[in-house]
Amino acid sequence: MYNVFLFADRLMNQTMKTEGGSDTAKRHAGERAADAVEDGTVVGLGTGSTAAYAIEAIGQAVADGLDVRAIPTSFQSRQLALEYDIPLTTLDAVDGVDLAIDGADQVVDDPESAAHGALIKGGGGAHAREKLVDAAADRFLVVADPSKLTTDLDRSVPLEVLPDAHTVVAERVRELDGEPTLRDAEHKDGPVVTDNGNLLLDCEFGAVADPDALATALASIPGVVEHGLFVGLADETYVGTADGVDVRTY
Ligand SMILES: O=C(CO)[C@H](O)[C@H](O)COP(=O)(O)O
Repeated sequence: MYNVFLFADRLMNQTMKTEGGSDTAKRHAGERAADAVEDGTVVGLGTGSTAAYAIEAIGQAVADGLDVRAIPTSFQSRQLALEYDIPLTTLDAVDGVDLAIDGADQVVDDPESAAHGALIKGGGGAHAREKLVDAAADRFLVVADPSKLTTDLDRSVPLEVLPDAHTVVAERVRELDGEPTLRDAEHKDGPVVTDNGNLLLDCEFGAVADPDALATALASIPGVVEHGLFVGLADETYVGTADGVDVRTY
């Protein structure tokens, strides 16, 4: 019972950090994604309030006998997995990742667009480890509520940067016509420090016309550990609704 209250408290804190989006829709997406986890597999556990619903459902399946090994993508998802007694492993201890389930801040939902299925992630500052695990997975399943769907990626793009590099990276972002802001912590003086000990620059580019080109440009800046553009990585998006789930396949 204690664990259930702890989960609810954590989830509420996560949810308060998100802009909009219905909890029912998120729960539907997360629970349906958890149904895709097969016995005897390795699963990547994403970060955020929507992925947390998937972790909760996987935990319930584990309690009912499901045999999985999970790779968390953040301190938060590791803590949730521990609370639910989900067996954990690491990327270097497995032959591969069968399935990764992760949330997103924006998902391009336009079959006519070359960027259909491209994502912005990193609202929770976990995108470096998320990309590592999501990209390693045979199948990467995004969980989202309808507020995340967009025709253009126009939210700020998070960059995880080495602490010493934040001013020089910020200058290079300005040269790409972006406006970088060092992400400040809410409950500590100074900046957010990631799970990897780095800093975050949230970079406004307006509507990103060519996510692939911007991803390449950002990845080439020395000092950038990882950017939050996930292009060509997602295999499916489960969009939770009030009544169920709509599936996009790429
Ligand atoms: O990328 C992420 C964390 O780095 C999250 O997956 C993203 O921010 C979505 O979170 P939520 O499901 O809480 O809206």
